[in-house]
Amino acid sequence: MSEESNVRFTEREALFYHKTIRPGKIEIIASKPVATQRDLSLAYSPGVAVPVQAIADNPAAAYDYTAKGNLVAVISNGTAILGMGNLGALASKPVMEGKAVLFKRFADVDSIDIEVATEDPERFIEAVALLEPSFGGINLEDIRAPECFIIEQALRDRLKIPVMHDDQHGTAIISAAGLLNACHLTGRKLEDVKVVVNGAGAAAIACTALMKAMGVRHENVIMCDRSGTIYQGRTDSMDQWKSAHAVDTPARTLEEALKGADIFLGLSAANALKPEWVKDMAPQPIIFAMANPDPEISPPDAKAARPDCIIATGRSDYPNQVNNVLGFPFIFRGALDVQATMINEDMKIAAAKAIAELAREPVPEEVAAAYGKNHQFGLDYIIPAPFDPRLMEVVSSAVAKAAMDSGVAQRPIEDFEAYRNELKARLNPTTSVLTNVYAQVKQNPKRVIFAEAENEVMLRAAIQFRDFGYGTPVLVGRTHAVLAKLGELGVSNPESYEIHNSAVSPLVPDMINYLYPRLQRRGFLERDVTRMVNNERNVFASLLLALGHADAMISGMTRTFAQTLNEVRRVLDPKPGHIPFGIHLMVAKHTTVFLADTTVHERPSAEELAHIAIETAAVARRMGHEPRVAFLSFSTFGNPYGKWVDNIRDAVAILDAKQPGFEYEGEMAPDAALNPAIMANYPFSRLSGPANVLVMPGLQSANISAKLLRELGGNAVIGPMLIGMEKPVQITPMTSIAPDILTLAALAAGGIAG
Ligand SMILES: NC(=O)C1=CN([C@@H]2O[C@H](COP(=O)(O)OP(=O)(O)OC[C@H]3O[C@@H](n4cnc5c(N)ncnc54)[C@H](OP(=O)(O)O)[C@@H]3O)[C@@H](O)[C@H]2O)C=CC1
Ligand SMILES: CC(=O)C(=O)O
Ligand SMILES: [Mg+2]
Repeated sequence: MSEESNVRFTEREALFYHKTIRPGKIEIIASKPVATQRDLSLAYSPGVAVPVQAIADNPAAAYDYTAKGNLVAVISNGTAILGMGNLGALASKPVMEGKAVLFKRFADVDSIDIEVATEDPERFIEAVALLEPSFGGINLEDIRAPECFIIEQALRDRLKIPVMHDDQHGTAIISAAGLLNACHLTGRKLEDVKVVVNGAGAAAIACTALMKAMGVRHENVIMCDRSGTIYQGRTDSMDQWKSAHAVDTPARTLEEALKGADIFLGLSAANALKPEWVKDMAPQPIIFAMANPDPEISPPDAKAARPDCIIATGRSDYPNQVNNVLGFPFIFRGALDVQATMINEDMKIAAAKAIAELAREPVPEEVAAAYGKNHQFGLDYIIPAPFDPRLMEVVSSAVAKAAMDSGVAQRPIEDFEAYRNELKARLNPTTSVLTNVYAQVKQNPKRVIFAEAENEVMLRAAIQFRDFGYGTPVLVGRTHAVLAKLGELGVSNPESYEIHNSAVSPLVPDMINYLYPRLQRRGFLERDVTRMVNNERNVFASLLLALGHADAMISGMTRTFAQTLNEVRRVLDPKPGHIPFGIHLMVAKHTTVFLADTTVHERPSAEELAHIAIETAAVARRMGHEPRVAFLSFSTFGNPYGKWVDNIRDAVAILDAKQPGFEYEGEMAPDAALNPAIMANYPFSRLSGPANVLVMPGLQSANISAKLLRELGGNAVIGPMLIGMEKPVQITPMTSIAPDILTLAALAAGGIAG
């Protein structure tokens, strides 16, 4: 457990971050090419007149022909910037740019910040209302109470697009989700808890209202502001919103109110909660110190005072980040996708419940990778982390569904499964490429051997393989070790998994009978073979596959690629007439490219290059892509000429003779293969468009390219897939995480790779 802030930076670093590359955090990128005169005619005058007329004739067409439907404005006047107070519209710009970045990063919502320099609610309302045509939604931010209540209500009444004041409702949704889970963990019921809310502004009033709507009793909540508790009969510094939460209490100070309280909800200012006051709270107190950037109490101070507490803050650098970043991106995503006319109570409660439930699920490795540690539902993990890639799918679809059920969706979703896939694909383009593969595997589930089941990452993939309905994982490892790991990973019935342990397997005699004749003339005695079957799990796993106990196999986490392949090759041969080789799949935003051979042949011959081209084209076809093959080189059609080019020319000649039924061309440099403008210099080229199968001239360039793209392109790389073995075997890189292994297992099970 980390009690210390785990991210440290200096003020200089924070300024440098904002200044470097280009000042600020956002830029605008064109989504269509504007490269040629024709593009210009379409994008601008005269072509642009056509959608103008279409929208004039039918305003709803704006969602089809402009960015409106995916565009949210983050609007502030800077009167309550985080917990820093009224520092004005201009000073709020870094926060608003930040919110715009989070919209894009977490939910692929395009967003722009707008700072309006007025403290007059009427002028502010007017300014924002006039902007309605530009946007699909309005996210109000950091506007102080009580003006924020008036502003939000007026804009909700006036506009037909969703308007949400994030500090009110985004925060309320997240704090409600966190509270549900904190109460669950400490065995409390909402209707019994005694709550002290510190702060009586935008966030505090909305959080308290939602908490009460979900079951917390009015008389059990004491709200405090700078003047102390808000009690019945108080007259100074009051307004109608505070009065609604006044209670009959003798307590006049925060300290008095906290005696015996179960929950502290801080939406006020830094250091407003003294450690000695926390000591008087109930057992296992729940402390949400949500003021930003500095909480009401620091987690180390809270833990020192009350080691039994659950402590959450609004910051990214402590455990339990209760911050509206978990809400607003996904709430607007769902609302935009159904063209909701508003964000209503049903949508908010759906979001809160979806977030709370997600925290109780096992946490994916991408989250561990982003935070450098594993998370598991518990006192230090009551709420999902913002980098959890499932938030997009789970929360946005819950919000979209609630909008539809409550009658505010103008464009209802017809196929929710397709919508959820679309949501996943927005963040991870490989998802869309693989959607068909996964669907195919689900329809025809297979038995896949996970050869290193004692390895936690591989075991996670195996568990998901079964949970997602792709088939039966066949686990290889020592039974007690695999069972223990399954238990550690939260599997409730480890015995239901099929585990093969070579030390006790009744299949071993058959395996030896199979393997000894294969190896007896390759320098192995029977006792060597026996030892190999018993001790080398890749040999044992390959024998399971060879003898028909499964349909495919995956390994590679504990040995290098070459060593794993070597062990597999003791048992399995290439398909007759085939050579094993590797393919990496690169998935960019608008294109998918297959790269081969990235794993086996150091200097492929012309025949091998031709074979690799044919087989890779076949894989591309199986994944739904019409192949256009380029044989890559440093040279494009003889310029410059070098002796290594001959091999490639011979490979092209072999294909000429074979007429393989797909487009191919070479030799060519990558730009001539991929960039239409450069391709235009070679009108004789037989490629009708940019290549999508790149046959590399040798392992050096292939492997370097694949790894460069993986490093620079993040998770948009799949593979390497091993092609050409007599049975589908996949060897995953040792650095893989579970989703990589799962993908390869699905590709093998689906008969795509193999
Ligand atoms: N973690 C999260 O996701 C979020 C956190 N917040 C945090 O909540 C805080 C309030 O934001 P917001 O509601 O937008 O701002 P507002 O300006 O609308 O409200 C501020 C409230 O805090 C009260 N307050 C200020 N200082 C103290 C103090 N020392 N003791 C008691 N009450 C105090 C004010 O009291 P008075 O009425 O007497 O002036 C006022 O009621 C900020 O720190 C902000 O960062 C906000 C949104 C989201
Ligand atoms: C998180 C946020 O919106 C705030 O502190 O104001
Ligand atoms: Mg805010």
